[in-house]
Amino acid sequence: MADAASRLTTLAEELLGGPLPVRLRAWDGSEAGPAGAPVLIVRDRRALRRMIWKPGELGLARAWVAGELDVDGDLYEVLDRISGLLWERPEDTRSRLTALRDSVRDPKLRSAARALLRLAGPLPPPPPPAEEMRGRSGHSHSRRRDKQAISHHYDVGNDFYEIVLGPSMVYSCAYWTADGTLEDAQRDKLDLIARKLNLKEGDRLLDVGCGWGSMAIHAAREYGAKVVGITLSREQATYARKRVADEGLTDLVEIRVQDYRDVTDGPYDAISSIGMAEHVGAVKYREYADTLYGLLRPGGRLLNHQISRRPEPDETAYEIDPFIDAYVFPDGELAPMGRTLSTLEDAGFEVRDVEAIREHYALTLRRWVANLERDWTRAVRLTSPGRARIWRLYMAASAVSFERNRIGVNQFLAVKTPVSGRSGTALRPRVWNEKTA
Ligand SMILES: C[S@@+](CC[C@H](N)C(=O)[O-])C[C@H]1O[C@@H](n2cnc3c(N)ncnc32)[C@H](O)[C@@H]1O
Repeated sequence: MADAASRLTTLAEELLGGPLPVRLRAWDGSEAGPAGAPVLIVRDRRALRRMIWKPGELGLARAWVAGELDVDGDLYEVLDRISGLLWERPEDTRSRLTALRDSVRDPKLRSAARALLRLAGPLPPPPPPAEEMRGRSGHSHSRRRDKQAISHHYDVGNDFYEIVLGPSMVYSCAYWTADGTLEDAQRDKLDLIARKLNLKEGDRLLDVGCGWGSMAIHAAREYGAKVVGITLSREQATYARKRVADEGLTDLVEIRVQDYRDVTDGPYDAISSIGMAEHVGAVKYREYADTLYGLLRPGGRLLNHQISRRPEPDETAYEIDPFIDAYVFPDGELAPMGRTLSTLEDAGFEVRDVEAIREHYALTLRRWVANLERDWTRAVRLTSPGRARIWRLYMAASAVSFERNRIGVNQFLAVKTPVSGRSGTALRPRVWNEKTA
């Protein structure tokens, strides 16, 4: 009988209706598939059971988290090739994989599915790894549910985030103006936002979703702004407060554990929201935009820095990525950039500028992955092997998605322009990019 890798490759090609884009190494050590291609390792037959049970990304992800799947070679390339199957022929690949579970009508596929079940062994699918967040709420985005979801992602420990993000502790796309370090690029991003917001000494800035306090500290230290930073994560707030104290900025910066819907001490001169709107959810976009509008003084500015996705040909068919939803950002949701823009307009804002910086996020993610890989043993000790694997996969896969223009990231500058029409915006705002004295 043929070895496991050859049988698996033949079956996979039959099921997918085309050649496998990677080489396979099976649990018995056998290999098959295109010579020289990066290798996907199936360490354990249980991986097949998971994929039969949950075809597509979630099955693959569960097997990856459990350590049943691995990669030998360039992780980015494997992800690029595998995700190409799901993205470039989504209808075809997804329906074929779903047919696998639903006891296929096509007799040719049915025999392949049966053969795959035989190869997968007699055991039932193992339970999902413990790192998966269950108990779905249908994305209600109630305050309570949002807090749980944020805690799932952010309270894995500040030590772990220090490994991934490095000393800047900024968890959003950096701005690469030169061949500098991640820290330089993060500082440049924070400064770009401060300049877009036209921050001046004494201005009141609200930093919505302040993370570990980096923007709040930058705005206070470099511009003399009086900042309120809010986050839903207690661990972040504790860390941010300590940093603020260490910098001697307690007079200027207040960090709160607070939902953006509960801020009542407006008006503010400016609001920054950096990598936070992704958590808000489509059902709440309008409430989010209205709330921030209400918190600004007339003439006040909002800088909304947000990941976007490509619009779907049929928007009602849009589905949240099941791996990201179950393991990474429960209840997070991406919108096409046009929707963000029109929601800001609907809330009353004048949108003055949109800067698309997609490639910058790929560069940033590649640095985070390298940081994690460099300190892998400690990262595993601080969390769990499963969680460290989730992070490596999610960041590398996201880098590929930014590179391939499946997702993007944009900075929207929106002004609460008063009836006089004076927006306070320079005639040539792009001079932001030429840092002046
Ligand atoms: C990806 S992090 C970005 C942190 C920071 N802005 C940065 O760039 O490093 C998202 C932040 O949004 C916060 N957040 C999410 N939902 C929130 C809500 N409803 N109210 C307040 N903060 C929220 C999280 O607690 C977290 O601090």
